[in-house]
Amino acid sequence: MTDSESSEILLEGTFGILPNNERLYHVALSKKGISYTECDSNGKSAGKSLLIAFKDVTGAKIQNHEDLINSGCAKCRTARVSSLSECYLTIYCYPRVPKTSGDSTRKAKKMTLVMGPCKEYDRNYKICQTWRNTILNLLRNVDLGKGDVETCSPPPQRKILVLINPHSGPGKAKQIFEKGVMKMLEEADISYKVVVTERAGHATELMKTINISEWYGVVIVSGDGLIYEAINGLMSRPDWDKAITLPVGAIPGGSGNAMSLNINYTAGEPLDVNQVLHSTFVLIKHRVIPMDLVLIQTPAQQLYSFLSVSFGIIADIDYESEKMRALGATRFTVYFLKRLVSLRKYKARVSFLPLTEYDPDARQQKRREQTFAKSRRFTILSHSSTSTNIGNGSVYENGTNGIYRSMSLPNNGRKERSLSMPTMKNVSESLQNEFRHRQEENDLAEVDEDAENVTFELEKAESYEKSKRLSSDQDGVMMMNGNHNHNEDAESDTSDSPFEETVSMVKNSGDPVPSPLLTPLDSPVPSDWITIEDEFVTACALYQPYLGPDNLTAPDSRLNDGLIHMFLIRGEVTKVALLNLFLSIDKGEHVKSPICEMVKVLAFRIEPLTETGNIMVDGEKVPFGPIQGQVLPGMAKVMGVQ
Ligand SMILES: Nc1ncnc2c1ncn2[C@@H]1O[C@H](COP(=O)(O)OP(=O)(O)OP(=O)(O)O)[C@@H](O)[C@H]1O
Repeated sequence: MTDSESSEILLEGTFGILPNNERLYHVALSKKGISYTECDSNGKSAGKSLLIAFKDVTGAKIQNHEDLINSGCAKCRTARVSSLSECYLTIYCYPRVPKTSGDSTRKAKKMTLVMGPCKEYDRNYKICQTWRNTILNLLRNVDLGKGDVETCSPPPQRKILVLINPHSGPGKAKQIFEKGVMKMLEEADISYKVVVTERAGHATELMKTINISEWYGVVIVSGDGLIYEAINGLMSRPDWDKAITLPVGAIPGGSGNAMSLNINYTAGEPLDVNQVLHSTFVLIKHRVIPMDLVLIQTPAQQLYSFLSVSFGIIADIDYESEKMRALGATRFTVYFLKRLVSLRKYKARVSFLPLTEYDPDARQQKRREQTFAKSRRFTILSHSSTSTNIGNGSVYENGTNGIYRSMSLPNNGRKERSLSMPTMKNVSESLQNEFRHRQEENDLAEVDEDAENVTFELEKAESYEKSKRLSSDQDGVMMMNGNHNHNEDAESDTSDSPFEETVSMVKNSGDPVPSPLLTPLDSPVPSDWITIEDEFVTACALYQPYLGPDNLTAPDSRLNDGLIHMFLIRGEVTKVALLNLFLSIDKGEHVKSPICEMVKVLAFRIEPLTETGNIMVDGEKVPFGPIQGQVLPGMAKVMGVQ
């Protein structure tokens, strides 16, 4: 949108603004927002023009005389409401205001326009309605022209399912929703149904059985455990490919709340204060954005993870501190100190498929960026699925063969791989399609001339080349741009995001979820994987930047970069070095520490070589033993701003 398009005046009028209804203002509505200027006694604009930017506006409501009198707003209640024929339009906004510390936080504000140019209430109501409908459409990014505003109807109301875990974190999720979230949703005219979970596993059961087309999305008021449950419920349905496109939103009600932190971080919202307000704001202003999932296999289960797999000290802290959930995030600090004092080291075999060539010497030389000299690209040429029923029995039995070609091999040599690769169409984010996306027909399989079956391209290298967040150095080495791309403009169009194109899969209904990069857990990893057998303080697979508050564990990670970030700390560390590393993790500076290894990979396997320990998937404990995973780029959808 050009500047002149966004500044074009779509509606204008002379109205009062509460609480002082005696002055008149010239009010103009453009795609940027609502500007208002006080009028002089001759009705001419005089003075400074102020703007309420739509990027901060969450909703607009028509109110009559009685609504206003009953309004909770003290200023409006005592306002001079002069005539019963007047109609009122209240606009809700949450602009960022500076804090004394220099940062900013959003604050609730509202403006009530007094629309009373006509003598009859009905005519004033009609004016109010035109303004309200125009604002609501612009908030949903509908491209309205001047000719559309008089006739546009309000966009369809969104209906969300809200799941609240009364036992998450300090046990305040219900109050958080009732006191902090409900009012904002109502202002934004979002309808919702609340389900308070009754037991562990309840959210999974619900997600397995709900009629997906009935809901716009599901919002979790809890910690990461309930999000994990919801995602696994959706992925365990026979129609998992459609179900997983149900957008998920997160309001922090637990102790770690990594998902909501990461959504806010991606949106460029403040992270240190008013988490609930900022999360609800993002929820209301959201676009549907893709989020990577990681398909996880243990000997007994196949799971879907959105955050992390941890082993070693990170898993120990997470699991052992659970009994102190009521402390909120403090539980992690307390247990870190405890585990540091009696430091455990775990012998293990860690294998991974690196995105680019892995340089084992980089650890010593701290030249990690230069290890990513060549990007990988895989093409699945064909597959022969054995149609094994994942979820039943052990994944040791679920291995299936496929043929793939590594584009980096000069002879395009073929290798044995696993499982079929069904494909799923990504969802368009355009507003016009927002309700249509779950009904979309599957794309047809793209047939390769040489191969019988489905073609799948994991085009990570191309994604990176296209990405705005990547830069290349003078040697042509592709590396992540460490600067977080804070998008100030929540309305910006993300439809050209390279990540939308990351995976284009076609699925035959009922097919199992694909895992083409993995071999069965009891077979060796493919020959082009890297294997490190050593003693580890921790080995984690991370796919979101924050693992918890003040815990920017994978600073280069993005919600949808299509990558797993392997975070390794070997056994040969001192406690002081470890303490220093953890003290710098709040800003993500730990990656500079010589004891920290971060490797971008597409798939991994962790095989503990000790008898006991903890392995956590998204903060949930799984049986101790071998575990592996591969990224499913952009598989889930979240309500965020990117
Ligand atoms: N009514 C309930 N009673 C007991 N447990 C429940 C109930 N509803 C959900 N749960 C379980 O509570 C567990 C913890 O929830 P959750 O992870 O959301 O909170 P948390 O552990 O405090 O936060 P975080 O994971 O962010 O640290 C989940 O594993 C979930 O299955």
